[in-house]
Amino acid sequence: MTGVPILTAAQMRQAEQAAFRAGTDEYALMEIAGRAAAEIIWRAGHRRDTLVLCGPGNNGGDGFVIARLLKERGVPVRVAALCDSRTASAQRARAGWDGPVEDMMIAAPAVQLVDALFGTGLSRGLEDAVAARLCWLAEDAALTFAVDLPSGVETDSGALLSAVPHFGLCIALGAYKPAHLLHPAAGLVDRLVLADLGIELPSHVHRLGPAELTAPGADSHKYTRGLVAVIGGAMPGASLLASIAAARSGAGSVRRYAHDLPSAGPHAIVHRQFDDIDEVTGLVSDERVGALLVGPGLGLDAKAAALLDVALSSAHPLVLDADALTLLARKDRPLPPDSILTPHEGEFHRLFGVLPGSKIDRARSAARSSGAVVIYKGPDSVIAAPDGRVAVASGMSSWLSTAGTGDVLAGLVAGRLAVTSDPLRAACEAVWLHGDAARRCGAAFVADDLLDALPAAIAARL
Ligand SMILES: NC(=O)C1=CN([C@@H]2O[C@H](COP(=O)(O)OP(=O)(O)OC[C@H]3O[C@@H](n4cnc5c(N)ncnc54)[C@H](OP(=O)(O)O)[C@@H]3O)[C@@H](O)[C@H]2O)[C@H](O)CC1
Ligand SMILES: [K+]
Repeated sequence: MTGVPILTAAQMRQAEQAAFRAGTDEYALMEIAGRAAAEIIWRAGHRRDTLVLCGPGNNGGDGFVIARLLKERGVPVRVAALCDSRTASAQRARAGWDGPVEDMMIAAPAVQLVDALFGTGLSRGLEDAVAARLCWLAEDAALTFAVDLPSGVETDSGALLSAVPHFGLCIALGAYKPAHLLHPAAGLVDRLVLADLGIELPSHVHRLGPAELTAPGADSHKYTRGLVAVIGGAMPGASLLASIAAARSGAGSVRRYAHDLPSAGPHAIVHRQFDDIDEVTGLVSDERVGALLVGPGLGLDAKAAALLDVALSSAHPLVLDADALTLLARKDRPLPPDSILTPHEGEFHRLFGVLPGSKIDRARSAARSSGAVVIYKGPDSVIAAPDGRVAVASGMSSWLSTAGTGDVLAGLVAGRLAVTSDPLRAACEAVWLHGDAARRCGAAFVADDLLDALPAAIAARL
């Protein structure tokens, strides 16, 4: 899986400890982190009055290094601390700062604010007065920088443990942490930059990277490129959107089975009308089907439940979306191998109940228990495989929150599944292409517009 690793606070500490055991000096790592952050602030910021807030731990230590280096470059810097520095490295960094250290609770605001109060060591919310002071100083600043994490966010979940201001830029040190990508924390940062510290970071969790696609081979034909079957239901528009997305995903052939026939194209999609359930069983029995999509516009009545049963009885890899997920929650049936579930928050709860942990933890548990790849959708979409691998997509267009975009995603997922026969890869590629198509559409688009943007999104990744 491609993409930058995402580490929890404990994993980050383990990686740090491994680097120390391998001979890296603890303070040297803080210098590397502080230097990398100072460079980013120097490039992104103004050479104007800057206030660096330093906390008691190593995040505060980074702050003292940043203050020293910015001052060396001629930036007018003031430092304000919350309290004494508690770690040996932070004390050494503080000793390297040759200016005064003000009391954070009475320090005057500045044009630029650097928050180095707390990072991965935050264990509880900030005291109310401290959080209020941080918010007040941030509101008064033109530019705001968070060192490693905005102070007050829980590293592993992205929850806000106290009031947290909005930051223009957050500098992730060494690796992304879940809070950099998961909401609500991720929504408080305009821009996220990763500072490489040169330490090894093993992880099964990555930020979703760009899809890596290949064009069809010279000898390919419509069946070798993947056959997608879509079962339609009560609301025909949804399965039509999904079918067109599947057809534009790079798959070779798309068949849609429904009670209705559409009045318009694209004519490349083969539509088969059915009247009773037995007919559908015959239609989907074609063993060349590489992915069978059920759910968009399916409905929740007895007919819909029977259609889902047809899909579950087939041996095809399934993509279950929307109403199929709600119906699945009422059943206790295993899924065919290589299947993919695409729940949003409500569907996820109906299917898997209230699970503990972060959205990453919950998606991973759901994938393990269902045996399917789970795309847990939202402003932060988490893609989890039953073997524990996870990709997190963040920063997608908020204009995607409109009717029909989920149907387009489901069709794309089915298309890429038919092309690749690899559910995790297919899910990652589909989420990437969906997000890129949205970016290309700009503002106030409708789901149909995404369909038109798909060929360009695919062409960009060949
Ligand atoms: N990962 C790396 O490779 C590097 C990371 N660096 C930086 O180090 C921090 C993590 O440093 P750490 O010292 O572990 O943690 P913090 O600086 O975030 O803060 C821990 C101290 O803060 C106290 N604490 C925790 N929560 C609160 C609170 N709400 N109010 C007051 N005090 C709090 C905590 O004490 P406890 O009371 O919890 O015992 C600690 O004293 C990482 O984020 C990076 O910025 C290195 O610079 C190098 C490379
Ligand atoms: K911070």
